[in-house]
Amino acid sequence: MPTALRIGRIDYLNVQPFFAALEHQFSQTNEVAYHRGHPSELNAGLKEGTLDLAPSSSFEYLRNAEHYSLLPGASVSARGAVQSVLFVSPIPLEQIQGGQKVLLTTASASSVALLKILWHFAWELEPPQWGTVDPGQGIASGTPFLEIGDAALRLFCNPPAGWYVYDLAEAWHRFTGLPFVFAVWIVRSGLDPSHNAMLHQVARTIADVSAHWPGPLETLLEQTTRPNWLDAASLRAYWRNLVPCLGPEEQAGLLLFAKYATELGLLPGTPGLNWALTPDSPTA
Ligand SMILES: C=C(O[C@@H]1C=C(C(=O)O)C=C[C@H]1O)C(=O)O
Repeated sequence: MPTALRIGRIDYLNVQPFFAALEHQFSQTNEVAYHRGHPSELNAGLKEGTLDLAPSSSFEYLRNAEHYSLLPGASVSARGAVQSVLFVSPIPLEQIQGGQKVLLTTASASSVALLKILWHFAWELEPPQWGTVDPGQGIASGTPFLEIGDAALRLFCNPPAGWYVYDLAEAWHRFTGLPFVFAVWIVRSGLDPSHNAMLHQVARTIADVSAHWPGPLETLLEQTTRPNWLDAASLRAYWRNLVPCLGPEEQAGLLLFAKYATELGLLPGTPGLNWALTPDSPTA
């Protein structure tokens, strides 16, 4: 009996337009199964082989590219401010001293590397002392921290009094002139060929959402359960602002990210972009 194609779902509003379409077309059956998690949990699932496909950290692709291929045409990116990847600090950036404790969310891989890159190359600050914090716990720590996803969007919508909020995609865009790719659609290598037909169909839906982003927005807004801190206008603006594609500019942004990460010793080198569903890929 064939097993289901196991699709990871980032537990954030940024991928809701993709998953509204996927779940509409392919409901949870014995052909498709959805698994929710933070990006770091999906990264682990892809690496360990408990997930077959997921939008997950671009950095996970870069550090383990030999185990993966990429769905063409789709990503979670931003050209300028993203609103949901923030460095939040009780001290303004220019007053931060070397050795300052800075907490990195355990949910992320890409944004952790991005903050380290901006810290060194764009902001030219002295090395801090990096620590970790669980999502949503940063303010209580009283320490500068990195937040991503809905918890960050909440801080963007309701900025905490007395804290400075820096949007990392905006900082990256100012520094490089390129978009930043936070998530790519990663396919695990070695997928059983029995999944190929379903993978093709799922990939078509994902490419379609990307091409018509964010799709029938007003219907989507009506159908999505919003947290009580987020009004419809803010969610509309957030989705409109995200870049869901993986075109030449996004690819250039991704490769530049890999180059800086390599220079900083976060990656051994820049891998190639292996595409899924092409004639020479294992998932063709
Ligand atoms: C834009 C975002 O990007 C997310 C950030 C990720 C990371 O830092 O590894 C991974 C997936 C993205 O969904 C967000 O958190 O809202």
